[in-house]
Amino acid sequence: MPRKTIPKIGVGTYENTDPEVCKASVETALNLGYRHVDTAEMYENEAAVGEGIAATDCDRDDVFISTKIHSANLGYEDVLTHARESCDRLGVDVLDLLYVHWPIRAYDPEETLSAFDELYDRGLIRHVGLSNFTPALLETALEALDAPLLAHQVECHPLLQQKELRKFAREHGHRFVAYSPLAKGSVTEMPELVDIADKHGATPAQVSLAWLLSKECVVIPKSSSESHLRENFEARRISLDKTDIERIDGIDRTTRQVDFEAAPWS
Ligand SMILES: NC(=O)C1=CN([C@@H]2O[C@H](COP(=O)(O)OP(=O)(O)OC[C@H]3O[C@@H](n4cnc5c(N)ncnc54)[C@H](OP(=O)(O)O)[C@@H]3O)[C@@H](O)[C@H]2O)C=CC1
Repeated sequence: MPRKTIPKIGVGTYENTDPEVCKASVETALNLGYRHVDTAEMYENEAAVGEGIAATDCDRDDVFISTKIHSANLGYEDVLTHARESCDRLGVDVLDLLYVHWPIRAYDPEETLSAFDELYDRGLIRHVGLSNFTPALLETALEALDAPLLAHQVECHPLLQQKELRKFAREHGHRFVAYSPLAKGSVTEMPELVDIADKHGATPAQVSLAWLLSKECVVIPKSSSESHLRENFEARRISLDKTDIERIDGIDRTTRQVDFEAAPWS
């Protein structure tokens, strides 16, 4: 099974529940040049994502499709069944990247990850991903998993910098995928980012993405607006200087968009 490189900018689709809006956003993103789409069983939009991809002229092999198994469906047989169902909804034979969405509820490292290994060995998934893991849970998962880990996806932006998990990814050789990379839009109001954006003739959203890209993160901003999709994709052209990066590194306020405190293992 040929492996693929994960494109460094993808389009997120969380809360894109209106099928027409979701389909249009994926189609627009691909027409703008994005080649990575992030969805999940839980978002209930995999069919619309598949339709958005099918509406373009893109070759299936050129699009990197990531989805996630819901935490309620992480028993061995459930993983196999739900991965197949995701393929069917997306209209594809193979998933490029399948994540464990969250290591709670039915998650059991041996059972869940042996099912991921089975999918990998059978060629139903090209790559394995984990999402919302702590360093301790990552350690256990890496012991249980035979397939290589491609990526860990977790919330990350200038207000939640995730230094420990980024270092862990570097040291273990997997990609770090930053979700909510715009802190759900709130980075647009951060004075430091507004200032740096003015200096570069850019927008604060672009500065947030450029800062994450400078840290070797993959970013998956969500947007349903063509102008935001274009703006976010253009962030790859912005080169922040050392002073800008150090200024953002030094931001010591912390705001989480996703409440980890609610998770039983935190
Ligand atoms: N693994 C996990 O547990 C999770 C994964 N994710 C993934 O990460 C993706 C991104 O995270 P998400 O939580 O959606 O949040 P983001 O940080 O991507 O922010 C999305 C919000 O920002 C707005 N926005 C987008 N671009 C701009 C811009 N250039 N300027 C101003 N506002 C903008 C969007 O509005 P508009 O549409 O109007 O542009 C939307 O309201 C998700 O869609 C999902 O795929 C997210 C959460 C959890």
